[in-house]
Amino acid sequence: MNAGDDIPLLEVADLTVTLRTPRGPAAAVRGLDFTLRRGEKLGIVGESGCGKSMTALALMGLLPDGARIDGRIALEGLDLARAPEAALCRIRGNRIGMIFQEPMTSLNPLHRIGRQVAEPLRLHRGMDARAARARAVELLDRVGIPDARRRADAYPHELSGGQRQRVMIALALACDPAVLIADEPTTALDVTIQGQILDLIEDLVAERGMALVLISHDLGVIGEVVDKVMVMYGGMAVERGPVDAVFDRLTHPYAQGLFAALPQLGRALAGTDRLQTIPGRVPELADMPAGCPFTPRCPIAEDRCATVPPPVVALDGGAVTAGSGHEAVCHRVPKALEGVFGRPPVGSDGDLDRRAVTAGEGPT
Ligand SMILES: Nc1ncnc2c1ncn2[C@@H]1O[C@H](COP(=O)(O)OP(=O)(O)OP(=O)(O)O)[C@@H](O)[C@H]1O
Repeated sequence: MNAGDDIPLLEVADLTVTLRTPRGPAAAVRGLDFTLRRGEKLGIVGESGCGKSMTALALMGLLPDGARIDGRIALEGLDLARAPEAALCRIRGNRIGMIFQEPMTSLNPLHRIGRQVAEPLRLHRGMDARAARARAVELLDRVGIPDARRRADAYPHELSGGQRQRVMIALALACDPAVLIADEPTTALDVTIQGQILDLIEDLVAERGMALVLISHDLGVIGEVVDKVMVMYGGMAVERGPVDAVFDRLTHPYAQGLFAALPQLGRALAGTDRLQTIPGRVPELADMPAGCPFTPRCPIAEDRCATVPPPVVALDGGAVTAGSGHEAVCHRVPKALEGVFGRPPVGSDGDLDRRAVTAGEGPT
């Protein structure tokens, strides 16, 4: 361990993101807390609309117009939630890099890929065109673009989807960021390529000692890559902790539902051919209950769940006791531990990896 390994690179404390909506201000992210050190990998999982992307955009300082941030986002000690735009510009693409789901929306279709990867090096590192080009070719080679010197002159549309995602990774890593955010980085790719891209991200994180925030709706992807996981619903972290402890005993009713809805494992565990889905849908932001956001869909909800913010309950091996770092944010923990969606809340026991999960199918 190097000196400084123990200093958090990223500290998020009580982060709330309030968006402007046609029905007034509404919170898309509510009271999020997490810390990441060098080399640590956090997975954020949840279905569409649960606030994963808003969390990532808040970290990047790229929220929609009119959004308000409360709480603290400290990157290497600098509070990004309070930093002026000029400071955020220096940090974005430099100390914090981001990979998006669809590289075509982030890459400029009119510019050669070598030039695009070289751009942040010129902007943030002051490299001249030649040095930046040489470094861009090295990066393209490192992320697995064959014949990188020649391919650096290609346009994005001349590459396959997997290669474009590799270019995005080279671009995100050009300036050696401390933190890498990957928002559904493999969702648009076919299964074999998904595995290769995840392996590449894991290798680069280990090689460079970055911290990783991996966002996915796919529990299989999360289970394979990260050390810590946060399950989000309605903008809140409803369950979190070390990935093994959490997946071994998914406790929050929403987390159990997400697992039961996995295309293959859910069917196998339920002992039926039918995929169990969570009834109902995510409420609109303006309709979120003041208490637990999952209340309208939760089979074991009580009256207080809708109105009273749920407590953080420490868990260890399925018992309500501190120790493992596993926490569920729920009024109904003892009841939830008996199993919510028609079966005990047993976890994966190591089966929950991306090879076991049908790619591309969402959880609901
Ligand atoms: N510009 C916006 N203005 C108002 N509400 C928005 C805006 N963008 C997103 N939302 C709402 O914020 C909530 C959180 O959205 P977010 O994109 O973070 O979800 P997500 O979990 O990333 O979903 P997905 O996987 O579909 O990207 C949703 O209810 C969404 O409808």
